[in-house]
Amino acid sequence: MGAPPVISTAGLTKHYGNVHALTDLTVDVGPGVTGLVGANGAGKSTLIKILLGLIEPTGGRAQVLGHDIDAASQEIRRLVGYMPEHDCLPPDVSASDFVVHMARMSGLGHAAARERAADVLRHVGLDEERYRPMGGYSTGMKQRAKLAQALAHDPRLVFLDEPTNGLDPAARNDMLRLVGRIGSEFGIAVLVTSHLLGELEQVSDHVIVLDGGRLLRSSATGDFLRRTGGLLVEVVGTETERDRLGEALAQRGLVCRPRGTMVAIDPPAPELATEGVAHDLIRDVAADLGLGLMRLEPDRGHLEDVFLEGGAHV
Ligand SMILES: Nc1ncnc2c1ncn2[C@@H]1O[C@H](COP(=O)(O)OP(=O)(O)OP(=O)(O)O)[C@@H](O)[C@H]1O
Repeated sequence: MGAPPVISTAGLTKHYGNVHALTDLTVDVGPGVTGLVGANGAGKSTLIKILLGLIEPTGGRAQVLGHDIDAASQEIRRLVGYMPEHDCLPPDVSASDFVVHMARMSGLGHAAARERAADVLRHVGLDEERYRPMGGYSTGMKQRAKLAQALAHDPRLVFLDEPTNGLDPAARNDMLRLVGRIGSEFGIAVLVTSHLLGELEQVSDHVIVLDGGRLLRSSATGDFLRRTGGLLVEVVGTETERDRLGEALAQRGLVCRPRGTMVAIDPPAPELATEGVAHDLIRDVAADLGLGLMRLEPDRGHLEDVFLEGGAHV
């Protein structure tokens, strides 16, 4: 991984009575943006709360920014910002007053806290609304206010627990872009969770997948999205046109199956695998059928595939 880990766990385990929320988790998190993904109940929030010293593990060890969690939780909270999953905003207070308060709690003087609050609220995209009580905010505005308070004390690392929860697709994309900027422009390491496996693909440098409290896989995002050697083709029209193309390509020796509006083609046999040969064949077949090509591109793996493959690649 190169740089020293931002977070490092060894055999980390948490049981709530009979519920095994985390089991023997050994993983390193580096700088940049790391996605922590898994279904609801996979153990994501439990891991974050242990790392913040909010709950104690049943077993194992962990370090955050080089500090042991059991010996230095105060120091860790000074260096780390936390955006909790659930609503934690006082409804009668404005985002501006709230973030100033959080900045003051971290030790900044009044003027510095106001300046810092104005900066982070601008970065998260809360403008005039920041002077209104947060009880009247939309979900998207509340998520931005929660994010701003996590950044108020200029942390080196932030934990963002389900920042896209409850957002519509456009607001979700805005939030994901913001998460990416925190990692790249502000240079703050980010651990961001989602129960939607695919959504962090675009913004994460690295992805950790938890399943039932166990580590399923921890890899650079590029490894999840590697090219499979196959191709994806889409033509103008409906399923009828898609299936006509698939059948014609199958007659020419390609192994095809429908995937949504597209035809997915397995990695071609050796005689068609030479650079460009399969592409030319697909273009010719589409032209012979009078079908307009909309898309012809390499097929890539997806985060979801890790559940089909199973097994840990750590
Ligand atoms: N305080 C608690 N007492 C008992 N069980 C708990 C407690 N907190 C969490 N759990 C259980 O531990 C498991 C992991 O929960 P956790 O909240 O860490 O998962 P998660 O991946 O963050 O999911 P979600 O996104 O739904 O919060 C779940 O089965 C949950 O019901």
